[in-house]
Amino acid sequence: MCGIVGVVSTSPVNQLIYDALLLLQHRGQDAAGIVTQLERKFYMHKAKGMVRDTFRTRNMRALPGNIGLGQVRYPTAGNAHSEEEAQPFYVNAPFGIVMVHNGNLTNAKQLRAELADTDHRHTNTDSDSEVLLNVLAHELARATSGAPLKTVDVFKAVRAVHKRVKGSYAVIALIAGYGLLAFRDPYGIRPLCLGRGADGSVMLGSESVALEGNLYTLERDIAPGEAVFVGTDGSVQTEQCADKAELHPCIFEYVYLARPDSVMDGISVYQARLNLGESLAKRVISTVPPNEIDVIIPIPESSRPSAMQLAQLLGLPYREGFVKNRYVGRTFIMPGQGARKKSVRQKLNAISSEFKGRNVLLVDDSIVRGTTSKEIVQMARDAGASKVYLASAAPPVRFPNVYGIDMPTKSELVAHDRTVEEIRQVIGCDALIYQDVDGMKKAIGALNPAVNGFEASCFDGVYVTGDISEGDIAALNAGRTGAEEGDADTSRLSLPNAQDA
Ligand SMILES: O=P(O)(O)OC[C@H]1O[C@H](OP(=O)(O)OP(=O)(O)O)[C@H](O)[C@@H]1O
Ligand SMILES: NC(=O)CC[C@H](N)C(=O)O
Ligand SMILES: [Mg+2]
Repeated sequence: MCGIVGVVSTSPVNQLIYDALLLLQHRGQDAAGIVTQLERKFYMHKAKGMVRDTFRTRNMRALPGNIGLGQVRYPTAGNAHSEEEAQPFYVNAPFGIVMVHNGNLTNAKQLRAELADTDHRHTNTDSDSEVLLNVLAHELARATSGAPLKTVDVFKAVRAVHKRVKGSYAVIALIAGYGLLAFRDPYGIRPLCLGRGADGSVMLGSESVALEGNLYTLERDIAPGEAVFVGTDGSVQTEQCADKAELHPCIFEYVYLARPDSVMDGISVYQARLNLGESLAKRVISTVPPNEIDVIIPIPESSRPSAMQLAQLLGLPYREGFVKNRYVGRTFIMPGQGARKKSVRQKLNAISSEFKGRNVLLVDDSIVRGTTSKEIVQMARDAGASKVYLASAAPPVRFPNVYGIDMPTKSELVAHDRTVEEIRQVIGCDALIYQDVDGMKKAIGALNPAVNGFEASCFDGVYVTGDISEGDIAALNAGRTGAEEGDADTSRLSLPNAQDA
């Protein structure tokens, strides 16, 4: 997951894109970038770091023009620490094109070779997004064969991209002098929506919160496989460019990734989390009798709606037992297990009076590597809790994700190859209650019957693009560097015996 945004307006867009990226900061904390265009010239600033640190006033002043795009990066391919892999990416042929991408390609290695050997296009980083941009550029060149660009050529090129590229991709590209192109992969794995400002200007973004926070009205989501072309005058043309398109959004967006005040593919993220809490309540009742629980305590931030709903259904008090330091970022999306572990303690601190002598049920949205839960359970004990139960609003995360979430290897997942009892022992709680996969899909799916299904591979091992083998996963991991000192030695990431875990 990354956050992407694109705007076509009648006034300068630099501040607007910056504000939208701030609203999408939770989707990527590693790098940020903006490109604007004025009179056919692109102006770009991108660097490692959070939005506020990346853009100084002088950088903002150097981004003129009424059209542009931006990205916040959470690396899932290539090198996590590379400044060059910050987005947007740029190519100068067949047109000036800059592009931002949220997602992850599963055939980037093969495409990179094709680009070099057959298409004669050079890629200069290990980023899959640079590969995607070059495939798009090559297909635009083929569609136009030297003539000026027409919208029909744009759609023809996107059709060809869908045929060549595998994996997940929500994309916004700016074609110099022509307009903004946006498209989503044929399963709509990663989100993308479109809204309008009062003056008719158009904004595209990963989450509706980026639009609404800038007083744009959400009009609709981009359909899976669909391409939308927004001309420099704000005119919108659209075409379905995939032979077969079905909506299978990533279920982890609703569990953790997205902001609760966003609506994605017709589903309110907040309501999805409330529903997860409701369904989790049934599981809790069958494991720990509610009269053995004194208080429900959420693990801030993302679990709050689920914990609230669960407490209400069990008729138990909901209390804030942990205070979050708002200046520490999200721990799960940090590259590097060492950084993640250190940050849990920096980020959350217990209020002892809520724990002393009580049986507490802690609620988290998900347990991935177990970093958070292990620390938190110990903190609850240190604060004097008698019994510490833990409930997860999502089922066990057992399989790697290849579609843009940083869960690349099985061995780093605390639930991989372990029974719930074994996981409980690793985490050190007195009882561990998980949501089940069907319960999760029903709780969220009930909110929009038009969704064909969910991409839920990290929970059920079913990869919606249908073409992921153990070998593919190994190859994808081999293409990643810098996410962790022990990248190549994944055993260092596995709990419970990891030295730095
Ligand atoms: O099992 P783990 O590997 O620790 O990952 C899971 C935890 O990470 C996330 O929290 P995070 O701090 O990233 O963000 P939040 O403040 O939105 O909850 C998530 O909400 C869980 O608490
Ligand atoms: N999480 C994402 O969407 C990442 C985009 C791209 N794969 C990168 O690593 O830069
Ligand atoms: Mg959390």
